[in-house]
Amino acid sequence: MLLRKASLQISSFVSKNCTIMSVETAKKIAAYKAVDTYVKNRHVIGIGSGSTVVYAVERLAERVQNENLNIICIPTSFQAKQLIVANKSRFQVENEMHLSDLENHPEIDVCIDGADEVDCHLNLIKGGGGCLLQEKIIASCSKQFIVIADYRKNSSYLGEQYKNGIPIEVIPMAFVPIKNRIEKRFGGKLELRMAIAKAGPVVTDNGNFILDWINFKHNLKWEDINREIKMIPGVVETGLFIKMATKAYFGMQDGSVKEQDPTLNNSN
Ligand SMILES: O=C(CO)[C@H](O)[C@H](O)COP(=O)(O)O
Repeated sequence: MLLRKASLQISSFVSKNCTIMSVETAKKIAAYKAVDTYVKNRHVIGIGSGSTVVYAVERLAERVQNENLNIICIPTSFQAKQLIVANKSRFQVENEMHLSDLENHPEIDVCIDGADEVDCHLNLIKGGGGCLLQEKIIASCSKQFIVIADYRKNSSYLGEQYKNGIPIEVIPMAFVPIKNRIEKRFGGKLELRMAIAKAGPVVTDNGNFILDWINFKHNLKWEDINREIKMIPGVVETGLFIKMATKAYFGMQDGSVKEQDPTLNNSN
């Protein structure tokens, strides 16, 4: 389905004085900018998950084909693995675009991934697609972690625009005590993420459940909170990516790509 999305006709429309890009076009221009800027021949590349990454893998395969690059791709999910396999075949780069893993390539040059929300310090909420654990592992093994997103993800603080909550991956047997502890300690509400085309909860690529923490307070000390939540037995990982990103590219409605750097501390 995500692949089909990538091949959708990219649309834009012209209002009185300016061109308004569609969300899909915004994702695409951010993804292309990141791949064109950061990917070099012989790089080991972490491939994130989600609908924006679809465009990044497409561009990656296109560059491998056009520029005779030789690269190694490390997926962050089942979806990412499928994307790599599909684009190797689509661009006929079977021998130049290699699928690998952390056992063979524990050091990654650059990881390119989407985000659900990015704050002005480049802290992220990730895991809207349920792939946060492998995404965080791969990002942590990468020299550079580049975020690609459309303009809707560009916020001043976490929770400003993204209302689906902070995902927390948990061991299934512990979801009730973890939910109760976090609600009591920090407030807000944790909801067990339910599947859509299956009865019962979402089960991650790692066989775990996801609790989505909604209605949390704003401007919390995310580094401390992340550390404290991770200490709760049964918590596998959180969707809080704090001080991890090197750079974010946002595709904007006017067709430009906005760059955000952690050192700039830009706010909107
Ligand atoms: O963290 C993720 C998946 O676990 C994705 O990167 C995040 O949900 C953004 O996805 P999209 O590019 O579809 O907006």
